[in-house]
Amino acid sequence: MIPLYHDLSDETVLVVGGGAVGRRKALNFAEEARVVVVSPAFDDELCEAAAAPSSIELVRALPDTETIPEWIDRVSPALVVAATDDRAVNAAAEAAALEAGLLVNRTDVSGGRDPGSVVVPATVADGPVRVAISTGGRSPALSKTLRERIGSEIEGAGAMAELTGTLREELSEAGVDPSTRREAIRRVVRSEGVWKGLQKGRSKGRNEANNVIEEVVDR
Ligand SMILES: C[C@@]1(CC(=O)O)C2=NC(=C\c3[nH]c(c(CCC(=O)O)c3CC(=O)O)Cc3[nH]c(c(CC(=O)O)c3CCC(=O)O)/C=C3\N/C(=C\2)[C@@H](CCC(=O)O)[C@]3(C)CC(=O)O)/[C@H]1CCC(=O)O
Ligand SMILES: NC(=O)c1ccc[n+]([C@@H]2O[C@H](COP(=O)([O-])OP(=O)(O)OC[C@H]3O[C@@H](n4cnc5c(N)ncnc54)[C@H](O)[C@@H]3O)[C@@H](O)[C@H]2O)c1
Repeated sequence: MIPLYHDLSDETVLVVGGGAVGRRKALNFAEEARVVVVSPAFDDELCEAAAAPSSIELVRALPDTETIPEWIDRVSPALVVAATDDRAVNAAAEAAALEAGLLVNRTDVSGGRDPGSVVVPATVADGPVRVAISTGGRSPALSKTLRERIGSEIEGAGAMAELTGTLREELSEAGVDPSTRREAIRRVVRSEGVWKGLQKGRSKGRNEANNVIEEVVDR
């Protein structure tokens, strides 16, 4: 499996099954996409999330292996999440999604996936920096623990990404040649002084970065 970051804004995700796992997936995808959850019963926390202004819509129904394709037709999702506790229904949702050429996430299997199926990784973000972890389906609990550890590791990386994004544009506009620019940016992201400066605020980080850049770029 190759990790990719997928833009789901303006797309719909259909979650079949509204238990604890369906809720976790719905909340995750609702950060970006419209989410429709179809289930005969819903987790309380999911009901609360859908009652507040959100992009989650709950539909109380009991699709079976025969009617799953109709739900896919009606909702027109980009991704189908099979999250019921009924293996046959999950398998039917997977088959119907693949038949329709859509992405599918089976939550009740870890290996032996069909082409087109996707795994949802554990993710942790700091601003625009986002780390995704998968164990290839072998140990979701390990993914979760690693995510918690990596969270403290990437603290401040969002501010560093914003700063170096700006510096890259400025150096480019100033006509600094690409190899010098690359060297300058590499030194900034490796500089302890810049990381420490950013902890105190953007302008402190910026000042430290300017010192590092002066060593490389003649401005
Ligand atoms: C990362 C995370 C993302 C998310 O779901 O949001 C995620 N599972 C999380 C937690 C978690 N899941 C499970 C436990 C209990 C402990 C354990 O069994 O390990 C815990 C831990 C907990 O709850 O504390 C049980 C479990 N999970 C799957 C099965 C089926 C099977 O293995 O056959 C079973 C057994 C069910 C049973 O026995 O009945 C399957 C999948 N779960 C995946 C993702 C995909 C593989 C990711 C990878 O490659 O590592 C995959 C393959 C499919 C998918 O769902 O995409 C999320 C952490 C979110 C966070 O960061 O907090
Ligand atoms: N991927 C993961 O991280 C993970 C973690 C734990 C469990 N699981 C797997 O995911 C499945 C769901 O776990 P859970 O804890 O959410 O279970 P759960 O029992 O809390 O929820 C299952 C939900 O599916 C609904 N449902 C049942 N039949 C349905 C149908 N025909 N159509 C639509 N909805 C239907 C139920 O009403 C319920 O809301 C489990 O069977 C397990 O294999 C996956």
